[in-house]
Amino acid sequence: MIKANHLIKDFGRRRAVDDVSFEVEKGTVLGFLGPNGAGKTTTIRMVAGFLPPSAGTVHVKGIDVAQNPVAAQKSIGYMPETTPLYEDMTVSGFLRFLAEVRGFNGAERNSRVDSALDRCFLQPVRNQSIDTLSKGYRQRTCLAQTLLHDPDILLLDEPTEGLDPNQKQVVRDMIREMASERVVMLSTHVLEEVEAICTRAIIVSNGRVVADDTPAALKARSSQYNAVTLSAEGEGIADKLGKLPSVKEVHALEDGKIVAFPKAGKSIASDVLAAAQANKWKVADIKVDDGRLDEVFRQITTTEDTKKKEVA
Ligand SMILES: Nc1ncnc2c1ncn2[C@@H]1O[C@H](COP(=O)(O)OP(=O)(O)OP(=O)(O)O)[C@@H](O)[C@H]1O
Repeated sequence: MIKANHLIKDFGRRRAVDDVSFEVEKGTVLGFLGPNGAGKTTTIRMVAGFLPPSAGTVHVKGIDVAQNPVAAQKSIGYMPETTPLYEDMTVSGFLRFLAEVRGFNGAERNSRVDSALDRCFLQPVRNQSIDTLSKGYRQRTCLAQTLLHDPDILLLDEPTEGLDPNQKQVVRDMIREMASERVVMLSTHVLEEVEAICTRAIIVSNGRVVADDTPAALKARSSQYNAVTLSAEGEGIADKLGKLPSVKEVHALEDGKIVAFPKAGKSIASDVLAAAQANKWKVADIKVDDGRLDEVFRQITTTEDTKKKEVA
């Protein structure tokens, strides 16, 4: 549905997006993540047809977005980082207005507005003036306007930015629900969001793609991946675990727990359990770590080859 091919965007001498390529298919929730200034918004704006690339192309459902933005935008719902809202309009009045701008009138317009209000749980505030809405409802109004033409592709720039944890959850549930029949591409630097809703994550740093994988596979790159934390009573637990062939090192924590880290590519849970049984340790708790995205993110985005770059 989306095919970005060697996208480049220069602002003067600053290369904001540097040879970015990716393809996304239906049913994907793609998290586009990276540190501040990495090029997320710039890339999303190029995909949305609101910013022409300096080089490279984006095709949406086979349509070249830069060549034919109006046709491409029929399939795109775009929620920018800050959506301009008409403060003195009511929520439903605002959505009716935008539906008309998109060419829907009469009963068709009303049913599209109603459906967007339903899907974004906005019915309770439909007659409320936008300037009196809480941040969460404002955000949902922004999301609702992307749905009016029932697009196959949703491009959401930091959709949960500034929301409280409950509102974040509501918006994430909505995104998950909308994703099944669409492509959702969302930019974020909230890693828990990626874990919560994304089926795929592209990490960008200084305009370049530095990782493209599922969140689980990215987490598996963490040094914590498959580490085993053990609460147990027994003699010389740390020493004995340290001697297991699959174990790289063992750390004793202040609270008495012991963490065993695997050698690269090893899974050590069964070895640790076997050692516990053989040595008759009394195990109160055992936990296998599935890795930490924040560690992987830091590792990937702070390597030498992602340092700032100027256009030659
Ligand atoms: N219109 C512009 N003119 C000049 N430079 C720009 C413009 N828009 C973006 N940039 C620069 O391009 C780079 C990428 O910006 P972009 O907003 O795409 O990053 P981002 O990953 O979305 O960052 P953030 O997480 O802070 O929103 C930054 O260095 C930014 O200053």
